[in-house]
Order: sequence, then structure tokens, then C-alpha cells
Amino acid sequence: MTPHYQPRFITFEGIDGAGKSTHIGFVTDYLQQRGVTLVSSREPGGTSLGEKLRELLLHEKMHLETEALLMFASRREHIAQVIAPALERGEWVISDRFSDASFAYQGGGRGMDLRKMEQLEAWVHPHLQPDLTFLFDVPLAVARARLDATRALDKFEQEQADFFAATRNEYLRRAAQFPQRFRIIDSTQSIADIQVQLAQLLDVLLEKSIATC
Ligand SMILES: Nc1ncnc2c1ncn2[C@@H]1O[C@H](COP(=O)(O)OP(=O)(O)O)[C@@H](O)[C@H]1O
Ligand SMILES: Cc1cn([C@H]2C[C@H](O)[C@@H](COP(=O)(O)OP(=O)(O)O)O2)c(=O)[nH]c1=O
Repeated sequence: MTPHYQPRFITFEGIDGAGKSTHIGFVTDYLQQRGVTLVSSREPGGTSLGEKLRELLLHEKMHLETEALLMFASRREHIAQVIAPALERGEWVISDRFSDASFAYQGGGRGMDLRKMEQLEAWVHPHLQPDLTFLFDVPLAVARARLDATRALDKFEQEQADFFAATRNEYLRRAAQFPQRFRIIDSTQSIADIQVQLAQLLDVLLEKSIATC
């Protein structure tokens, strides 16, 4: 019989080109095959309003605090419409990025005061944090080469190496700050090796999430 699982919130993070999107489908399939009912979503976006904000955020120049506020506005809507209802229904939520991305990109990359970011986080989701965050980590040159090989670049992807160095450093700082939920994936490995590692980490979470009644 398929076990019943407590709801879990999983996020995917990393600098552009680290390989995050490549593995979301694998994780979704892996969990669904084991009987997990889930919602897969993304930020900025995930709702009708959020997708409109995403268009602005990825293509319009704006003040860095405007950018942070819009990221959190999109997130507020995403939590209200998608994340919280799914968790309340007992489902799992997988989000391609969440607040760690704001700390890393607007805080690390753009240099916004992290105390202001903490205030936004405390305002928008005082009681919600991911249960598990996969941080896909690669050297900048590897990420850049992967991006250049694949797609037209958006506003963030056109940033320079120092921006991504600061973004990556902030991600790694947060991973060290919250080791209980972060799992760093060395994304220079092959896709197959990464999937073996992801499966092991998911098995641990599944085992811990089996509902006892
Ligand atoms: N481990 C890997 N080894 C080689 N290429 C990879 C690996 N992971 C991802 N890629 C390739 O790099 C590109 C960017 O990956 P993607 O998952 O879109 O990155 P992200 O979502 O983190 O921006 C894609 O063409 C993808 O196929
Ligand atoms: C959620 C979030 C994303 N971002 C940026 C990171 C990415 O460059 C961009 C969109 O993320 P992403 O969905 O990873 O882009 P792609 O579709 O190209 O894989 O938004 C922030 O700067 N702050 C945030 O809070």
C-alpha cells in the first residue's frame, strides 16, 4: 500500500545556468511515482498576476528596491493562491525559486541591504520556510557556457561575472546559515549522477514524511 505523506515544501535554487530547470521534471516524476500528490510552480510567477510581474521583472530596468518589492509581491500572491492552499490540502509543493533567490540576486547580486530583505521575508511569510532547498552550485564559467549554448538571455542572465559571483556567494552563505534545509548539489557532475544524488535525498525526505496516522 502507498504510504500517506505529510505535506512538504521543496525549493530549487542556483545561479542562472546551474541546471535547476533540468532536474525539476525528474524530481516531480520521482515523487509522483511514489504516491506523492504535488503542485509544481515557479517564481517570479506561479499565478496569473505573478506571471505578469515576471514579464516586467525579467525585461524592464527598475530600481533595485522596486525589483525586490515586486519579487515579494509576486511571492505574496503565490503563497496565497498556490503554496498555502496546496499544503493545507496535504499536498507537496515544488517551487522553482523562492525567497533565497531574492536574498541571492537582489541582496547579493544587486547589493540591497539584507536587513530590508529580512523585513520583507518576515512580512510576506513569517511562518513559512521550505522543508528542503536544493542549491545547484557551479563555477560561474560553467554556468555561463551552458547559458550561452542554449538560449536568448533575459535581464538577469545578461549580468556580468561579478554580479553572479556575489549571487552565488550569498546562496552559499545562506546554505551555511540554514544547513538543516539546504542541500548543495555539485552541478558540475553529470545529469545522471545528479539524479542519483537527488533520489537519495528525496528518499530521506519521503521516509521522514510518512504520516503515522
Ligand atoms: N549537469 C549538467 N551537465 C551538463 N549540462 C547540463 C547539466 N545540467 C544542465 N545542463 C544544461 O545546461 C543548460 C542550462 O540548464 P538549466 O537547467 O536550464 O539551468 P537553470 O534552470 O539553472 O538556469 C541546459 O542546456 C541543460 O541541458
Ligand atoms: C524568485 C526570484 C528570481 N530572480 C531572478 C533569477 C532569474 O534570473 C530570474 C528568473 O528565474 P528562472 O525561472 O530561474 O529563469 P529561467 O526561466 O531563465 O530558468 O529571476 C530574482 O532575481 N529574485 C527572485 O526573488
